[in-house]
This record gives sequence, structure tokens and C-alpha cells, in this order.
Amino acid sequence: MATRGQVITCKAAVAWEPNKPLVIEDVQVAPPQAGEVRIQILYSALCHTDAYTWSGKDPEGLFPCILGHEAAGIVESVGEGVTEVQPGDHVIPCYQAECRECKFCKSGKTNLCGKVRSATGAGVMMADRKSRFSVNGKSIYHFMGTSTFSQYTVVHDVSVAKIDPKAPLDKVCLLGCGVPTGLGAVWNTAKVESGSIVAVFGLGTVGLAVAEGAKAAGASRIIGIDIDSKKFDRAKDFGVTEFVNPKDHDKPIQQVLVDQTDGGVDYSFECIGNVSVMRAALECCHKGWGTSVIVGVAASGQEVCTRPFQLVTGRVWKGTAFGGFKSRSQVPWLVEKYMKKEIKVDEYITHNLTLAEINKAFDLMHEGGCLRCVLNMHA
Ligand SMILES: NC(=O)C1=CN([C@@H]2O[C@H](COP(=O)(O)OP(=O)(O)OC[C@H]3O[C@@H](n4cnc5c(N)ncnc54)[C@H](O)[C@@H]3O)[C@@H](O)[C@H]2O)C=CC1
Ligand SMILES: N[C@@H](CCC(=O)N[C@@H](CSC=O)C(=O)NCC(=O)O)C(=O)O
Ligand SMILES: [Zn+2]
Ligand SMILES: [Zn+2]
Repeated sequence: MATRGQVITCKAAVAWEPNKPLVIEDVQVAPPQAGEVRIQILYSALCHTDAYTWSGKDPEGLFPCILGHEAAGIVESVGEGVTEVQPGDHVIPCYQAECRECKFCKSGKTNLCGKVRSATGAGVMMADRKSRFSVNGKSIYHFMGTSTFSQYTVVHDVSVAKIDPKAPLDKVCLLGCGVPTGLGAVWNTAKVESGSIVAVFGLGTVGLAVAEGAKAAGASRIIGIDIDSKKFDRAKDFGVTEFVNPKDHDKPIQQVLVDQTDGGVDYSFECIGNVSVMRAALECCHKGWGTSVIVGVAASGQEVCTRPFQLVTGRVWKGTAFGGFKSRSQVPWLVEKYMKKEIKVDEYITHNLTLAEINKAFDLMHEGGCLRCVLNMHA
């Protein structure tokens, strides 16, 4: 390929400072070094975690950076020693790596991987602790090891899932974050059983994917909780059977749910990132066995709290990252499930825009009607 080994200049949305509009810049993307993969990103969706870091509330947030972590593309070139993907492969970048060699990967207990986490948290690549992005010589930090709001990005080889080339990249880009997170929170982290009563706090993409996963797991009741009542109509299509708006009640929402479920729900999921709601989600669980899973990402400085008695009396508090899915192994499997129409993806896409329109896409995200907005990166 003509660009192999060369610096590529392409368009990318640069976050120069927290909360300031992203700027479409001509960015220089260096060739991949050993163990790295350069990807042409074709489609990238926006996730609320991008907005969270952009807001300045992420303790790991570094500026200037290129955000974006829910995307799909085609391998342009690979660095020395990369064996599992080659130019032309269709791929999904994975912010949660899977090296299959580290203590985490070998534990059989978690999908977290330790191999490149320190570098991705510092916005650089492992090989030389430097960035592959620059604008007129100024280095730009990577984000979550993916930086998909760029027409080309460089990622570690342990952070790339090779997928079926027949899969539509403008759709399966969503399998890079929100949809797997919700499904996996139910299937891998909580392991919801048939007949369970489930409460889902927050009916955005992640909460709706929780509802979809709970329906597939055979939950008998799926109670959706949101402060925006307009969310309920759409939520029914994803499996939500009942809706509760905390604003319609004087009592704390956990008490409302305990009263409606003969003592509490079997499983609850917090899909907002609000620590008060995290507490409510735990406390609406049934004494003795109810399990609550934290999915939402809360701002720097926020802390969860509850009476320890809630745990002493058998409730379980857990959290999940990428729904507990092993990224490189299981993202291709999720793509196959989508191709067989066993999981929804298209239904989460409410808007399609271009990279140049990225600031408008973030505005849309904060409006109630938007689930996922997919950017065409080369339109
Ligand atoms: N743990 C993980 O691996 C991942 C976590 N996330 C996080 O999950 C969260 C949800 O993401 P999205 O679904 O994309 O967000 P979203 O913003 O689309 O959905 C949140 C929903 O919560 C509702 N809401 C807000 N405040 C509420 C309250 N006090 N009570 C009830 N409902 C309330 C909103 O109306 C909205 O419908 C975010 O914090 C995101 O950063 C996202 C992906 C992966
Ligand atoms: N950097 C943040 C934490 C952000 C966070 O929790 N990220 C999730 C994925 S959210 C995706 O949209 C995650 O997988 N975390 C595990 C990890 O290793 O980063 C902070 O410090 O608050
Ligand atoms: Zn995300
Ligand atoms: Zn690992």
C-alpha cells in the first residue's frame, strides 16, 4: 500500500481544551511501530464517555487529545511482529484490550487486561510512551487507546478485533462500546436468570441494551426508570415492560420499587453515571440476594455510599467494564450474532452525520431523542 511506512496527513477532530468545540484539523499520523496497527476509521459513533472526558470531569482526561472509541474500519498497515491482522482486514478497535498473556487475561476472572492499560491511560503508545498523532509538530494525546475521531488511528495489536468483512461497518461500529456493555452487564456480570425481576436505571443506549439482554435472558419483568418519560415508548421495543419516572413519586425511588416488587428486584443496573442513583439501584434490590451492577461512569471526585447493612443483608454491589466481554475474542462473536439477527444494532442508531459535523453530533447527544449518532468519517 502506498501509505505504508509513511506519515499520513488526514482529518481528525481535536479536543484542544475541555468543553471547547472540537476542531477539525489536518493531523499527522505516524506509521505503526512494533506491535501496533494503523487503521483507516470509516465510521465512528459517539458515546457518553467521550462527552464525559471532553467535559473535563475525567481524572484521566488529557488535552489536547483525539476522542472516540466506538468505531469500525480497515487495517491500513501493521508494525513489526503483528500477526493477527493484516492490511485490508475489517476491524473494530477495542478500548478494553485482550493480550491473552497477562495476569488479568489468564485469570479467567475478568475481561480487564493489564498489558497496555498504563499507556492508554497516559494517552501514549507502549513502545516509546509517545503519541503517534501531531498537528504541525505539536503532539496530541491518544484517548482510551482508540482515538477514533480521526480518519486514521494507531492502536496496539492487543486492542483490535478482526471481524467478518461482510458486516456493515456503519452499523457494527456500535459493537465497540455501548451495546456490548449493556448486553454483557446482564449476561456476563450479573448472569441474570430466567424469571428474574430487573430494574434498569437510565434508558439511553446502554440501558436499552441491558433491557435487550434481560429480555433474551428470560427476565419476567423489566422495569425502566428514567426522568424523561418520553423514553418509555422506545424502551418497550427493547424489552422494558414497565416504566417508573422518579419525578412522579414523593417517596425515594428505591422505596417505590421495593413496594412494586414484593421486597425488591433481583437485579438492577445503573446506566447513568449518577452516584445517588447508584445508591438507589443497590437499595431497590431484594434482601438476601439482589445484585446491583454499576455501569455508568461518574465524574472525578464522586463517591458511592450506602449503609453497610445493605450488604450485610445479602445485597451484592458490582461494576462492569465493556460488559465483561473479552474484546478480541468476543467482539467478532457479537458481530456474528448481529449478522444472524440475534441482537439489535441498527435500532440504536438514531442519527447519521459526518466528521465535519461532530460538534452538532455532541449537541444531539444531549437531547433526549438521540441514542447513537454514527459519523461517516470520509464523507
Ligand atoms: N462501564 C462501561 O463499560 C461503560 C459505561 N458507559 C457509561 O454508561 C452511562 C450511560 O451511557 P448512555 O446510555 O450512552 O447514556 P445516555 O445519556 O444516553 O443515557 C442516560 C439516561 O439516563 C437518564 N437519566 C439521567 N439522569 C437520571 C436520573 N437521575 N434518574 C433516572 N434517569 C436518569 C437520561 O434521561 C438518559 O435517558 C454513561 O455514564 C456512560 O459513560 C458507557 C459505555 C461503557
Ligand atoms: N477514566 C475514567 C474511567 C472511564 C471508564 O470507566 N471507562 C470504562 C469504559 S466507559 C466506555 O464508554 C472502562 O472500561 N473502564 C475500565 C478501564 O480500564 O478503563 C475515570 O478514571 O474515571
Ligand atoms: Zn463508550
Ligand atoms: Zn492481558
